[in-house]
Amino acid sequence: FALLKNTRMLKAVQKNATKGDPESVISAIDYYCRHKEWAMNVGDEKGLILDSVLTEVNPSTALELGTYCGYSTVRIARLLSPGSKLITVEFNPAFAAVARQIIAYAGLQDKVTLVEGPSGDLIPKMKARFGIKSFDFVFLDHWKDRYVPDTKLLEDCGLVSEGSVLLADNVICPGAPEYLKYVRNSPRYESRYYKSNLEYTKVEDGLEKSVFLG
Ligand SMILES: O=C(NC/C=C/[C@H]1O[C@@H](n2cnc3c(NCCO)ncnc32)[C@H](O)[C@@H]1O)c1cc(-c2ccc(F)cc2)cc(O)c1O
Ligand SMILES: [Mg+2]
Repeated sequence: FALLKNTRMLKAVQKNATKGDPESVISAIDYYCRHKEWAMNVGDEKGLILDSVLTEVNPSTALELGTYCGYSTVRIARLLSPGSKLITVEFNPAFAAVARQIIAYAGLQDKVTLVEGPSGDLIPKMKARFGIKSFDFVFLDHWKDRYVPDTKLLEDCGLVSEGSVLLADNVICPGAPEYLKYVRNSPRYESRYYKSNLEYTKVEDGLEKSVFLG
């Protein structure tokens, strides 16, 4: 059952990583998931693409949809400039509890706000609750059939503005075909596919980077 796996993953982090060292937390999770139990983290290979897009965007406000165990949360938060913030959304309280501990073990809790609940309910509350004007960067990694509705919701709530970057995981495997159609056919996005592999495997997967044109 996924929760027990996440708990074992947390134990592997506490055993093998150095407290306050995000790189060691990332390596410990990648090692565990590659050699012990596969888990749906963005992983080390697609993680390098995530790192490079993040470094290019250098967001002051970032959003992640689908925290899971916090692996990509740590990858994103470790690269944020001082004073920048990441809000990550997770609706499974048990997964959220494990993620909080992994984020704290990496020493990144001051840069991350983990909000528990469904993205569809929380996105409309972002401005009021967190004083967000708009997100410079959004990482989509939750249920794949929610990528399009949540992107439309972000647009309708004015949470993306000219230059905002959306980066979507798994556009090939498990796949997000409707999302690819949406961002690639819309005149409001400039989209690009980064070919890679499904985490810890040789199966093709990739990330789609879409810049909102306003
Ligand atoms: O399914 C995948 N990811 C889903 C993530 C779900 C996490 O996000 C949380 N979540 C979901 N929807 C929402 C939501 N809003 C929407 C609902 O209201 N609001 C808040 N939180 C949400 C869940 O609680 C989980 O923590 C995946 C699969 C493979 C895969 C590939 C190949 C295989 F063979 C098997 C699996 C590889 C990957 O990289 C993958 O990301
Ligand atoms: Mg994923």
